[in-house]
Amino acid sequence: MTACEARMRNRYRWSGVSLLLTSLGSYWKRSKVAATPKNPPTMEPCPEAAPLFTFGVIADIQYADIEDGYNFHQSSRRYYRSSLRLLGNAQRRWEEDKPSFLLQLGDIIDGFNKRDGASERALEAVLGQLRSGGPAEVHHVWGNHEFYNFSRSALLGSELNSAHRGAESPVGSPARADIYAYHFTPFPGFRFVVLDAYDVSLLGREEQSEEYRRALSLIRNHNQNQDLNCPPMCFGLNQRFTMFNGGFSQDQLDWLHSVLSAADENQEKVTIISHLPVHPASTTFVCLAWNFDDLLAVIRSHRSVVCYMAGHDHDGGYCWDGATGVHHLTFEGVVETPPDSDAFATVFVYEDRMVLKGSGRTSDRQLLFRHPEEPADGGSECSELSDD
Ligand SMILES: Nc1ncnc2c1ncn2[C@@H]1O[C@H](COP(=O)(O)OP(=O)(O)O)[C@@H](O)[C@H]1O
Repeated sequence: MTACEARMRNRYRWSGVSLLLTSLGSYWKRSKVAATPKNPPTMEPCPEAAPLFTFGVIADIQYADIEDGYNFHQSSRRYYRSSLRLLGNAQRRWEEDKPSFLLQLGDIIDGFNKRDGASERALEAVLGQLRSGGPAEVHHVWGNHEFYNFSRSALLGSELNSAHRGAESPVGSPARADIYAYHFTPFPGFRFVVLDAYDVSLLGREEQSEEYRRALSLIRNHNQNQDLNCPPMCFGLNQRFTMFNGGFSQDQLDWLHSVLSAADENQEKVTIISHLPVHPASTTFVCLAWNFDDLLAVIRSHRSVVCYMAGHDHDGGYCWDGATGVHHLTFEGVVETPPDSDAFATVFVYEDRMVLKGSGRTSDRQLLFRHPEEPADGGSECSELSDD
């Protein structure tokens, strides 16, 4: 596994050509000096008017009251205790920025809490800290570490279920009640959709259940390793078939399709949030959702989506998909952020763009709502931007 591990963190670029190369097993080495598009769709003067609304984003806090450690490959340090203090830094900023809501993109506490019998205590520590931060509503996403600590039914009955903040109109909930997905409208003309990236997964499903059996058969088609957390290969998109990932069921995709159809009709701008990235140029392949291609196909069949936000890949990532005009953002993980830095953002939303003010490892970005029919010169290809 050594060569595999070394290469696992390589990042690939996505385009018609690179997709072809990928299928041939070729790859582009991840680099801090990754290609910048000739004309990225973010280089426009900042608006001076007041934003329509503002929200905060934070990902992969992964708090645990334990000593620092490392990720599986021993390549990145994890600051389990410090993550709570970094959440405090974010809250101090948000006291000034006054976001009307917060997006918590999953993995709020680390799986080690389960081992230590500390799941409830750790969760209460983070939720208590979030509550102390003021009146902004928090929308929670579920990641793999939620399922290491709690069953799906426990999560549905917990404070991490923020679906009650969702809207019933014009489209209600997914057909199956155990899917954690909803949508809300923080401001007229803008809709946010929370998606359940572990709807089809071995995590959070009872081993006797039909859902577990189906997920096992799916992952087994691609991964023959005894340890299903070990990716099936060192290169290519199929690295994603690991047990720490999951996917979206047809029920959920059908529901998303209905939500986006209504949004298209009402000319809304939609931001989708979930734990797992779905665009291969916005993350390392090993962090992609199992059926990222199905989700991209739904997005591509609608005009309304402007942005997709995820966590999971602690190094973060970004690409602008010229085929759809959608910005794909993967937020840096708090748990792998050194105590003297930060990883969070405040997003100021205007009629024509979102202006993201990042802190520490999270870069500032302007995300123009540019429909693919109005491409920027030379900027219509999805390209990876430099991390810094
Ligand atoms: N290449 C790998 N081979 C085997 N197990 C792995 C591998 N990568 C991760 N794991 C295991 O998968 C689980 C999730 O990995 P982790 O790095 O904690 O996920 P996250 O990035 O969401 O924090 C952990 O138990 C970890 O040890």
